[in-house]
Order: sequence, then structure tokens, then C-alpha cells
Amino acid sequence: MDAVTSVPEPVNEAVRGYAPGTPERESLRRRVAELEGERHELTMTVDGRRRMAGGDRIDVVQPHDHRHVLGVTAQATAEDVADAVRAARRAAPGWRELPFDERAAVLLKAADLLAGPWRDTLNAATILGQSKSVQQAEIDSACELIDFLRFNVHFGRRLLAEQPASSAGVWNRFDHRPLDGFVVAITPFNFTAIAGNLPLAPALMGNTVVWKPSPTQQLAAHHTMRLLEAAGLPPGVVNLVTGDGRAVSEVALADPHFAGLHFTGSAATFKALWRTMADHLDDYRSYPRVVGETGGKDFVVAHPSADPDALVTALVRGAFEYQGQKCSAASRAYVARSVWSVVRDRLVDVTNSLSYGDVTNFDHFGGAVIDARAFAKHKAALDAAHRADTIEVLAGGTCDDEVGYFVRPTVLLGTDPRHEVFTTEYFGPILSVHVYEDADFADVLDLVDTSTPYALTGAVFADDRAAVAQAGRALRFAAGNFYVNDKPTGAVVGQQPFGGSRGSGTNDKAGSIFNLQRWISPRSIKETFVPATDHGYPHQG
Ligand SMILES: NC(=O)c1ccc[n+]([C@@H]2O[C@H](COP(=O)([O-])OP(=O)(O)OC[C@H]3O[C@@H](n4cnc5c(N)ncnc54)[C@H](O)[C@@H]3O)[C@@H](O)[C@H]2O)c1
Ligand SMILES: N[C@@H](CCC=O)C(=O)O
Repeated sequence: MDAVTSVPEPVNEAVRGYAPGTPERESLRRRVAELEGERHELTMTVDGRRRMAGGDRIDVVQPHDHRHVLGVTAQATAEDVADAVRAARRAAPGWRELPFDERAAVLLKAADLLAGPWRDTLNAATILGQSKSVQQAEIDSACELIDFLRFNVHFGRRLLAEQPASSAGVWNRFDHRPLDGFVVAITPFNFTAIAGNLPLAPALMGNTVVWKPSPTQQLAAHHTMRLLEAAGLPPGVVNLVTGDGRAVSEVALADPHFAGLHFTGSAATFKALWRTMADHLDDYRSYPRVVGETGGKDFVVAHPSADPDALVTALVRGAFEYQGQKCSAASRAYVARSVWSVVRDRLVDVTNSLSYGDVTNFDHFGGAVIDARAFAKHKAALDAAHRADTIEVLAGGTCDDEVGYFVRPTVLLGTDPRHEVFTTEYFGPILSVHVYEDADFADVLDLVDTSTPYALTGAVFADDRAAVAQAGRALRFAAGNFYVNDKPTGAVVGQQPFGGSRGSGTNDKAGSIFNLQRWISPRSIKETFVPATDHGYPHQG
């Protein structure tokens, strides 16, 4: 079809509440019980065909009940990854030659399926496999993924409308080609939406993809793949490979046709992947596009004029929702002494009241941390905090992995703001608080800006406009997502485009036109209607 179409105007998916007694709660509860009772074969999907990877088997468990195995997956071997690369390359010509509207329709259909009959499945898989509360699953695996799908179609269409100027007798055009090769998407455990978006944003723009999700997100990734099939994604466009990713580094990142990496995860992994790519630079046909969103040590600064109630709520939600396992989680707070004297007891009481448990019981605020490795890291951090002279454990500080990987929400009060509890990303429910003298606001802003390698999210709480402006200036490069009187988590697609710089990533803003732009390689076409027939110029007389 040659018509210039318009795409549906996207609107953010409404978040459902799942309050007691509602039909939506009952429906979700039933689906959780069904998935919990099954033992899933969590296969690869290569060229539309499902098969178990050839390497060692990996049990996928419920983090809040780690003896409960949800399914089994396996390490992809080098041959498995090579197959996925071949499938992506085979599918590329057909997929990129499909008009944008046809590709977009697959994503829009996936969004509608997810908003409707697939919602419970993706939410249930995320609750069970990643230990998210209902609220945290709903804002992620339902709403954010739906938003990514719908908004990206809208942004993709806007990108295609971007065309050069033409002078008299000439027509200039952009051919918005996909990249000249395949894209690798490597995704983190903590967001089902990010795991879905990373392969699909390049795919929308005509690329084919090898997708390597995290083994601890494999249940939801498995159902995401089934959703895409139900939406009509052709075989080979997105090829899911399982396991820890080492074979992907060795094979896909070494392939001459590798054209782009879409990564979200820790800074350490991203740097390792970048080094691998650098080692293979001479092998590639094109310079690969590298988009990587990584970790954070996200801050909250409370000015003496901060509203104490709003501050406590933001700290609790920002630090302890999803057990602090958001790249955006508040993990360091700097509070003016006059405000601290008001909020301290309330913060401790609310923190102590939070219930973490088996998230299949919808009454809990949170669940467990993702796995034994995360648990061990948090336990070591808590043990060290208990021993440190400059730290007082005000709330939490305990953990227990008997049934699930549970770490109590913890508030640490630290007098040394350069201690590692203020600089290291633990990625768990640990909030470090430093109290500063009211007169030292400017100094504390400088400390916030300079004391960590990261620059992902941050918030200032102040009712004094001059203080808000001062913080905005001083922290301009300290966060890619900056909040005024709000928690530093919970960015919404289309409203707060997300990403950070410095050690936090390439800041390509997932779910925005800036991100989609990375997945095209425009060709400029100049057509001259009446070409010159004389090589001379007027100055020659
Ligand atoms: N900035 C953001 O938008 C954002 C969003 C979510 C999570 N994160 C960050 O992600 C991290 C948590 O996620 P995680 O624990 O899954 O991160 P991770 O770095 O451990 O793993 C990320 C992905 O990389 C894979 N991987 C690891 N080593 C690999 C290798 N050598 N070769 C190929 N693949 C490899 C993993 O299997 C996983 O799929 C935190 O640091 C968090 O801040 C950032
Ligand atoms: N976009 C999410 C964070 C994603 C990282 O884990 C937020 O804004 O809270």
C-alpha cells in the first residue's frame, strides 16, 4: 500500500489496581496458580522453532520460594548462537522489505493482546519468576511494555517523516535503512518491559535480532516470545537464545555482520561487552551501534524547605519497591538536619512496617531479591555496615535465605558520605542516609555530583524555588532523569524518557525517538530531474 498513513496516537496504558474483591485480582490469581503449577520447558526460539539449548541445564525458580522450580532452561552453546545469527541474517531481507506499517502492525497487535488476554500471563510470569508484587508487575510487564510498543510505533513514524530539503529541480530523500547486519539485544532480569523492548525497538526499524534475556527473567521472556508469535512476528526476526550470554559474546559479537548492541544491565557487563567489541573491530563490516543503559547510585537530596511527608513516601517507595532492584532506586539520601529531626522516626517506622514475603500472596509490599548471588552480595554489604564505625543501622539490616532470598528493607545512617554505602550500587533494598547541616546545601550538591561514577536518576525535595533551581544547575550532569519533589523511580514511557550518562550508560533514552534513531542508517538520495549537460561554470566567462 502506497498511502501515507498515520499511526494511532499513543496513550499510556492505565495501571490496574487489583484491589481485594475485584475481578481483575481473581483473574490474575488464577493465572498465577496455573503457571505456578506447571514446569515449563524454557527453550530457545530460533527461526520460529523452539528447541532446548545444548549446554548445561539451569533451573528457573521462584526467588521468594527457591525450592519451587518453575521451569528449566539451558546454556546456549556456540553452535546454538551461530544458528540464531544465521536465522537473523536469513530473515533480514524479508523483514526490512516489509513496509513500516506492516512491521508496526505486529507490535500494535502485540500491545493490544498484552493489554487484553495476555496481561495476566505476563504479569503472573513476572510475579513468579522475578518476585514482583502485583503493582510492580503491572507497571512493568503490562503497562510499560504496552507503552513501549505503542509509543515506539508513533516515534518510528515520526522518524520516517524526517526528510531533507530539496532545491529547484532536485528531489532529496532519506531512505531510512535498518543497520547493515543483525542486532544483539542483551537484557536484564529486573524489567520484563525492558527485556521486550530491547529486541523490538530495532526490529520495528527493520532489523533482525538475536535476543539473550537473563536466565532469571526466562519465564517472562518465554511468554513474551509466545506473545510476539501470537501477534504475527515472522520467524527469524527475533531469535531468543538462553543462558548466561558467554556464547553470545564469543560468537555473535565476533561475527562480521554484527551491526549493533542493545544492552541493559550492569556497568561491569557493559564494559566487558564493549571490550569484546573493541577486540573484534577489524572483523566487522560496519562500526556497530552501541546502546547500553547500565547501573546507578541514585540520590535524593532534601533541602531544609522539603515537605517531610512527601520525602518519607518518596524514600520508602523509591528505595524499597521491588526490593530496590531498579536501576533508578533511591540508594543514597542527603537530608538537611532540620528535616531529618522530623522524618527520622517516621522513616524508620514505615520501613520496619513493610512486609516482604511470598508475592503470590498479593498483600505483601515486596518479595525476595533475585537469586543467591544477589543475596550474598547484600548480606556482605549488611555485615560490613554493622561492623563500620561510621554507620548506624537504623532499620532492617537482616536477611534470611532459608525459604526465599529475603533481605529486609534497610536504612543506614552514615557520617562519612564517601563510604562505599554511598558510592556502590548494591541493587537491593539498602538506603544510605547522610545528614548535612542546613547551611551546607551547596556543598552537599557538589558531593552528590562528584562522589559516584554514575549519573542515572536523582531527586531534589524543596519548597523553596531558588533551592530547586540551584539543585537543577548543580546536578545538571548528575542524572539523566531528574525529579523535583518526586521519587527517582517510575519513569513512564513518553513522559519521562529514560536513561543516564557517565557510568550509567549511553543515555539513548529507551522508548523515545532518540533510541529508535540508533537502529537506522539513513541513505541520502538525490534525484536531479533535468541534469546539467555542460561542464563549464559562469566565472569562466
Ligand atoms: N539504566 C537502565 O535503564 C537499567 C535498567 C535495568 C537494569 N539496569 C541495571 O542492570 C543491572 C541489573 O541487571 P542484571 O543483574 O541482569 O545485570 P547483568 O549485567 O548481570 O546482566 C545483564 C545481561 O547481560 C548478560 N550477560 C552477563 N555477562 C555476559 C557476557 N559476558 N556476555 C553476554 N551477556 C552477558 C546477562 O545474562 C543478562 O542477560 C543493574 O546494574 C541495573 O542498574 C539498568
Ligand atoms: N524505568 C524504570 C527503571 C528501570 C531500571 O531498572 C524506572 O524509572 O523506575
